[in-house]
Amino acid sequence: MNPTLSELEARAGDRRAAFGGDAHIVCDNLVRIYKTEGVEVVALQGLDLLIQKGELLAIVGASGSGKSTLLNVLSGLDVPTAGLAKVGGMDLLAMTAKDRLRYRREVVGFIWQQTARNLLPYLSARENVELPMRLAGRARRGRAAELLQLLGVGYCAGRKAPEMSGGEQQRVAIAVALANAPQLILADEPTGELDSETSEEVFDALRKANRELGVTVVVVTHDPLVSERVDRTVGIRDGRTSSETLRHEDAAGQIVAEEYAVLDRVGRLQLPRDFMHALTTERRVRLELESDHIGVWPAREEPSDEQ
Ligand SMILES: Nc1ncnc2c1ncn2[C@@H]1O[C@H](COP(=O)(O)OP(=O)(O)OP(=O)(O)O)[C@@H](O)[C@H]1O
Repeated sequence: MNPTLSELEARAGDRRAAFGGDAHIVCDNLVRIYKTEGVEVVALQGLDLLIQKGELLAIVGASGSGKSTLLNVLSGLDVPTAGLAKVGGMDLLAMTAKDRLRYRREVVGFIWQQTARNLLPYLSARENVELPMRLAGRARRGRAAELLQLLGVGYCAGRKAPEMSGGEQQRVAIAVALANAPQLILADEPTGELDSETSEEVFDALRKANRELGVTVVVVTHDPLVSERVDRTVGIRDGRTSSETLRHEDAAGQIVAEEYAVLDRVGRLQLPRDFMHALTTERRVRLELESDHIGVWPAREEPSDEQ
């Protein structure tokens, strides 16, 4: 018997609930189209991404691939055009202005690449960390000092931004982002302006926030020092997740990295560009299902469609 419309609706709902399950961050077929002077730019083209609570994850990709757009959506600064984006069960497409403000103040913390953008220059490090707590009406004596201490910049508490190095400012910025005990920290190229030694200190501070406070951390980065030291790196290409690198420690204590292509919910996958060029895999490929793998073969020479 054919299912009724309400049964079909219930089934569709089930499937939607099933995608991502209890993931901390769920992006399902996320689309963001910018329109400027009549020209449309599709920055996110149906991006799927699941991030578990407590993960420390890096996002990499060429310039213009959509990384910052994704971070802006997750931070509540920007609203996607279509799809689903949820953080901790909160639907980022369906929030009221009031909920969005609360979300940005209490649920997420953000760190920009430009050190100068993260801190108010006329406030000390301690006052900068206290500010978001005051705005949320939950200032607690001693918390700012504790956070600065945790991130190794306790000695900067009384200094203003111009009296600190770039790395110190970024570590204070992480303390500011952590002030209201957010579930999630988003960082857009946090080490982009720093030398490698200082980058390492900033990355270690992010890792500390992740490991000791249990905060989920998502870092957009071009810095191999960061992307090669997290457990999972997600590659974005043309507004979609295209690859993932997973790292684990082997029995000898060596870090082993394995790269995967991402398979989306309907079975689409993007071949890495260099694989495409290595063999002639244009327009169509032949697939063969084997017992333990799927083979992808260049198409045989065939007459063109016009003939
Ligand atoms: N406000 C905007 N208006 C119009 N187009 C935009 C806007 N913001 C981003 N874009 C376009 O959307 C696409 C994705 O941009 P995005 O900044 O997300 O890329 P990215 O991967 O972060 O790049 P980069 O590494 O250079 O920061 C680009 O083509 C960009 O030009």
